[in-house]
Amino acid sequence: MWWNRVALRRLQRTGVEVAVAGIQREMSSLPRVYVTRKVPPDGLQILRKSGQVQLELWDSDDPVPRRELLKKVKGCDGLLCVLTEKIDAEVLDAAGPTLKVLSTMSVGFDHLSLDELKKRSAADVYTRIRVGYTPEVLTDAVAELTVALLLATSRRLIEAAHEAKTGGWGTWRTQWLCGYELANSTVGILGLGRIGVAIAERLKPFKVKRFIYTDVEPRPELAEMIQAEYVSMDDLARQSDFLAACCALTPETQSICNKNLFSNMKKTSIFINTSRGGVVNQEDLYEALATGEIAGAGLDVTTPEPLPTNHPLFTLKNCVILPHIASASYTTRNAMSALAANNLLAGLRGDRMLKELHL
Ligand SMILES: O=C(O)[C@H](O)CO
Repeated sequence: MWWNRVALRRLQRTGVEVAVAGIQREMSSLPRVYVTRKVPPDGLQILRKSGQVQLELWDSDDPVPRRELLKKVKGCDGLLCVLTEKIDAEVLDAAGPTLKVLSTMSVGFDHLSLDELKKRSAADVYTRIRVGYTPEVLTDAVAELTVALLLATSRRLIEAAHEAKTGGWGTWRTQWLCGYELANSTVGILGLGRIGVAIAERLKPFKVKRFIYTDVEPRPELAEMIQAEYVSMDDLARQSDFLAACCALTPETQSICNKNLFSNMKKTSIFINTSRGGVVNQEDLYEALATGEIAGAGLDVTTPEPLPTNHPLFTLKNCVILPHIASASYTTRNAMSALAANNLLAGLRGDRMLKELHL
């Protein structure tokens, strides 16, 4: 009975079409989310599997062009970004009043205009914009890289490897490529948080004699974990053999590592920065390194990023510069993307975020 089969097929088709139309209708009522970068797979999977959002992604390893971002963000409920996107008044205006959640895949949030976010939260026309970020999951990776950078700088590893490869290795010489060792040293931490503690924990087995730190105020609970002593900024500079900047970039810490700090440091000391380039006055650092005011610097972060290859800091043998890779392990970047995705979803549901920045 051929006509029965045709009728059945027609019915099935209509049923599928109705179901598809229903799903489409449901989908289009889901919150719209724009993801500004191809984030590691765990985060994307969480968003895709949630069935909770309509997802659009800038599917590239390179930053989304600003114009594209401004276009795509329009009418979004949620935005998941990384640290290269400046989320300022222009982006928030382009998004409009629908934007409820901003989730950054970073512990640093200096790329978010907090003042604008606060202002909008206070104004009636806008929904309060909640902000998620990704602390803690990257602490181990950042501390590990900081120690690696410190050792590479103090024991001149990059210079030494270059010499070995390019014929500079004439013979074994008594003082050639000598550096500074951690044993019996004083390590200073500028800005004591989870990362500073994790760095100190890793350095302790190298027989560091003393940990000192400075911050806006003493942090006794954290300091106790590493038996660190609170000192003034000047004493931190004067007493540290190794000084690691671990503070967030804020208006207060902008250029805090400047001529004043470097001129107080020992000629034999090593400066390390894995926080943000903006905490350092790079002209002052160049002077300090070039004139031997300090022995060396290891930087994972600079201003701008990338640092132009003709920048004077690249001409110095005693300056090791890395391209902002402190959190770059597969495990950590996946954990950061998962946390950013979960923060976003929780925020859109109106639930508590795992890590929320309270404005
Ligand atoms: O802010 C962050 O998350 C870090 O700088 C990335 O490594």
